[in-house]
Amino acid sequence: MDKLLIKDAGPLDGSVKISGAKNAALPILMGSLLVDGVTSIGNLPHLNDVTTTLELLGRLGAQLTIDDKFNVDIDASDIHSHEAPYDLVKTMRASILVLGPLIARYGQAVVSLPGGCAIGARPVNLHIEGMREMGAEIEVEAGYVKAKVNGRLKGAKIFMDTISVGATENLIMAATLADGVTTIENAAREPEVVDLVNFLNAMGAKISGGGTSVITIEGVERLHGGQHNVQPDRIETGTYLVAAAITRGRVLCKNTDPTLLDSVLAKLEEAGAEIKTGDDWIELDMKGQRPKAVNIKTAPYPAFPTDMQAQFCALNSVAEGTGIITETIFENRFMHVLEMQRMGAEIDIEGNTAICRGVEKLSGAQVMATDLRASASLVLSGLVADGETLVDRIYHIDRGYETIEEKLQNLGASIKRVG
Ligand SMILES: CC(=O)N[C@H]1[C@@H](OP(=O)(O)OP(=O)(O)OC[C@H]2O[C@@H](n3ccc(=O)[nH]c3=O)[C@H](O)[C@@H]2O)O[C@H](CO)[C@@H](O)[C@@H]1O
Ligand SMILES: C=C(OP(=O)(O)O)C(=O)O
Repeated sequence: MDKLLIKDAGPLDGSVKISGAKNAALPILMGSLLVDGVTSIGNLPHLNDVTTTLELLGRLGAQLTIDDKFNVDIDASDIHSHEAPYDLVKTMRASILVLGPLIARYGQAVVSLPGGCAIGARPVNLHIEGMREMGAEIEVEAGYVKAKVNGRLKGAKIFMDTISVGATENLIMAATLADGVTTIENAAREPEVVDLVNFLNAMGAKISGGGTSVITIEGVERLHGGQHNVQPDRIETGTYLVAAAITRGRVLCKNTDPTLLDSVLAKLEEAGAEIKTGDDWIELDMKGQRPKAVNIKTAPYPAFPTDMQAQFCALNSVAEGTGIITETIFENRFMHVLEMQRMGAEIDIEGNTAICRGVEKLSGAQVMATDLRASASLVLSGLVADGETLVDRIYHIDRGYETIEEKLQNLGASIKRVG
């Protein structure tokens, strides 16, 4: 199994091209199932989750054409299966997002329950309840969600008692082809929801309110083909900015969108970074200074993203002072802390809070990645640890970071993939 071997090579310095967002690409690819025609998608990140999604679409019967720049054309007019099987779904929780498109367009869907994962339970009750309100008959049986509807789904007024990115996306997709108007209240406002809405509207959907907590979808009879480029990955961007900050270096992130990272940039400035932005770039310069510890509380967008929490744990672990990190989205998202403690980090966990007392230096160790962002935080820790850090189980990191070792090497890091 591949591992990443990392040594401290001093401050990072250089530029990095940010990839398309995994969390926008996945719902958009699933959304292509709604389209009556050819969907062309550009700026797709080359990631295991994207490959798994393409495999899922292929198994359902979609015709895929992929060019050498990883632009993908999808023709879902000849779907012959409506089942997302466990062997694919278990590797990628976003697979549940086929439910909305399949039931809306084909009136039936059988989707394996995604199950929990290292970060928490990850239930899908909001997805199921919302679709039931739109008239779907849904049973959960033997680990599968089995859904059907006679004719079209019906527009409904849906209130979500918890803000969920995935449920908002699934229900938007289901409502796109429904008969009548659907409103989703307490909807997620994440930029990835907005990218999905922009994609669907470009294909003829009638959706308003994307990026606000009330989304209105006027159902249409069909979507037509078209082209869409996936938005830049704000979490990948944030991770490279933390890599610059933790190594006291300077990094220019290109092909990104600073407007998606307000909460993260504010915290990096509080940590002492100088930040400059342009339309599609962000430059962070620490000017050789040690970062200052920051307090963080994760919450739905526009607040601080849970997907950046582990990286800021790494930053706080070598910062000046004490930073308190509160995780409010997932109940078990501190697995990286246990591994960082093995590298000499002084972090105590109390319930959903991690109290990080910055140390001067971490020490390299063999550590185990438990989930995607935990892996990223261990790589960041390795960049500032004495000796060698060997991060095991990096298949997690390959779910979300395109060629991470090449990108970091280009910034001057000492990192290589070993068998
Ligand atoms: C592929 C993708 O986009 N993944 C992101 C998405 O995951 P995902 O869409 O799975 O996360 P949700 O926004 O749904 O989860 C938020 C909270 O809602 C709860 N919940 C969710 C659904 C449900 O039916 N019932 C329920 O109680 C979850 O347990 C969690 O506590 O948003 C998360 C929160 O920003 C991010 O960390 C993930 O990177
Ligand atoms: C938790 C994440 O992804 P997923 O929802 O795909 O597990 C993530 O991107 O950090």
